[in-house]
Amino acid sequence: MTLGDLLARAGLAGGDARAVTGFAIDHRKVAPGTVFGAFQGASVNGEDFIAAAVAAGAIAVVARPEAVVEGALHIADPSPRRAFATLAAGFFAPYPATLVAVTGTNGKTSCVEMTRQIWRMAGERAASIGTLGVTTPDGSVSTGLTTPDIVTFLANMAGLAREGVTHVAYEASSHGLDQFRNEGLTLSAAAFTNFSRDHLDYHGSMESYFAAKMRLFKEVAATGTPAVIHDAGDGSEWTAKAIATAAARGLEVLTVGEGGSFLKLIAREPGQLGQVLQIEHEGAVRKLNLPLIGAYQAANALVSAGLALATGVPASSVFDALTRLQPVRGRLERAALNQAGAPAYVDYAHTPDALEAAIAALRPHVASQGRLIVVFGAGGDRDAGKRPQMGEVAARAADVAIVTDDNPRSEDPATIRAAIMAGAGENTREVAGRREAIAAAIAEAGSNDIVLIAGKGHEQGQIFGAGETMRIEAFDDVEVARECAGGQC
Ligand SMILES: CC(=O)N[C@H]1[C@@H](OP(=O)(O)OP(=O)(O)OC[C@H]2O[C@@H](n3ccc(=O)[nH]c3=O)[C@H](O)[C@@H]2O)O[C@H](CO)[C@@H](O)[C@@H]1O[C@H](C)C(=O)N[C@@H](C)C(=O)N[C@H](CCC(=O)O)C(=O)O
Ligand SMILES: Nc1ncnc2c1ncn2[C@@H]1O[C@H](COP(=O)(O)OP(=O)(O)OP(=O)(O)O)[C@@H](O)[C@H]1O
Ligand SMILES: N[C@H](CCC[C@H](N)C(=O)O)C(=O)O
Ligand SMILES: [Mg+2]
Repeated sequence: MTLGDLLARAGLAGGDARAVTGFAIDHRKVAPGTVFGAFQGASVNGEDFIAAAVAAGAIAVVARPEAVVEGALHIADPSPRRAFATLAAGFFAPYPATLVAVTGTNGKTSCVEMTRQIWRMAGERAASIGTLGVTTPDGSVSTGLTTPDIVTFLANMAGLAREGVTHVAYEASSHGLDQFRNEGLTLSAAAFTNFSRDHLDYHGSMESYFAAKMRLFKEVAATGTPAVIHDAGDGSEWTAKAIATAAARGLEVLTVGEGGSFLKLIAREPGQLGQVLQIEHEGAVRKLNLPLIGAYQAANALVSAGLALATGVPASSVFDALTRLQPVRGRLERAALNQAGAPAYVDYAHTPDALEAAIAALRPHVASQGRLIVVFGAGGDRDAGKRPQMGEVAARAADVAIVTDDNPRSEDPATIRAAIMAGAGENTREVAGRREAIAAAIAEAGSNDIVLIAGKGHEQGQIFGAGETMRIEAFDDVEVARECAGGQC
């Protein structure tokens, strides 16, 4: 493809006949023939690398009008990330025909994974992209971010299409939406799970965090696209706003959940290893056994069912698939039984709302004499305001809470723990070191108790330091829980 063709596709003038060989947002990845995107970032200004990118062979640079570009075509745009995404989307095409995106504070990974499973059970070649990496019919590869950078994202999508994948569900994180990391594709459906506190270090306020999420409905999805929205029937103002935003954009609003009308959750009865759901769809009530516990997993299953229905999977296949869903890695994963017979669950709850949902999911499984013991921390270099709120949730909803470390990054772990303790209660104590904390919880759990190890889910390492001094120590909550339960901690 020539630079001229590319520009013409994006509706821009210019008849440059040089061949475009690739796209890069990092000057260190520029090769001759590359289009370079120079963006102002959180830590450095990409415009400072324009000269180096041109020296490395960039033939065009997408940058703000005020940026200085010499020796290559300056594609000037006040929103360079958006302009770059549009051009790159034209370059990497074609993509899988059926693409859906999921946003929301919690549940994105679960929903893209469940949607992938439902499609696969319906006979489609399906994949998902998100926190767990790129999961295809043949395996899984990590990208390190929930929503990869735009070049990785589009290249992955195009690669999946070449492998014959026709259906992809991807997570649209608020950072990703804000930075135009997933643009330029035609969505078959979009979904919104829920909205609560997280990432205010980046977005500043709940309103701007929500606005970033709403870019999915307002800008990424085209008019007429189905929008599956979870409505817990709890009168949430954010759910109402999401519905109003989708409707105002002319999307086809499909609500699911207790307050939903497309898929209405009529009843939910927790069982030992799953739950029985009664779901109303098109006037008929279906009763089915979902082999996953917790209201939150039922909510995610309904969003996923909504996405599958919206993308043409017959209702009978969708409801049958729900009864055969496999657990999502690190989400209420039953990791071990201690010597007294108490189970330890690993969950990725790392926000106040998620912690509350994970504890609520396990509560029906705690014997009347028993206690729910939760171990958790909060990530360093992330929204500090959520720390006391997580302390408050654990103190209120759990019987015993142990505050420990979760990816301290550049911060002092003791300071993070103290911030959580500031919101905590008398049932809460601090144990430095995640292994020590898990060991303490598992040693303490009696036969009627349940241990919840929250915050890291599928993660395989504990992150210390940042930048040059960053190191990742191997750490897997599931493995550590098993070791401790086996008396090898
Ligand atoms: C705050 C944030 O989102 N940062 C991400 C963002 O960085 P940025 O645009 O601010 O980049 P920057 O480092 O300031 O650099 C600016 C520009 O100069 C370029 N550059 C930089 C250095 C250089 O030598 N040459 C060069 O060309 C960079 O490629 C970039 O385009 O874009 C980078 C490239 O895509 C990401 O790697 C980086 O993720 C950082 C590592 C990160 O930790 N992100 C987390 C917070 C994140 O994005 N999380 C979300 C949400 C998770 C959730 O849902 O809970 C996710 O989607 O994973
Ligand atoms: N629908 C939901 N409602 C409330 N809490 C939920 C819901 N779904 C998941 N959670 C909680 O959030 C945790 C993370 O779930 P999941 O990984 O699916 O979310 P995510 O949105 O992908 O998170 P991230 O922003 O880190 O990518 C779960 O382990 C659970 O504790
Ligand atoms: N995508 C989330 C993951 C948080 C997981 C938790 N273990 C932490 O490190 O805070 C984030 O980057 O905020
Ligand atoms: Mg995720």
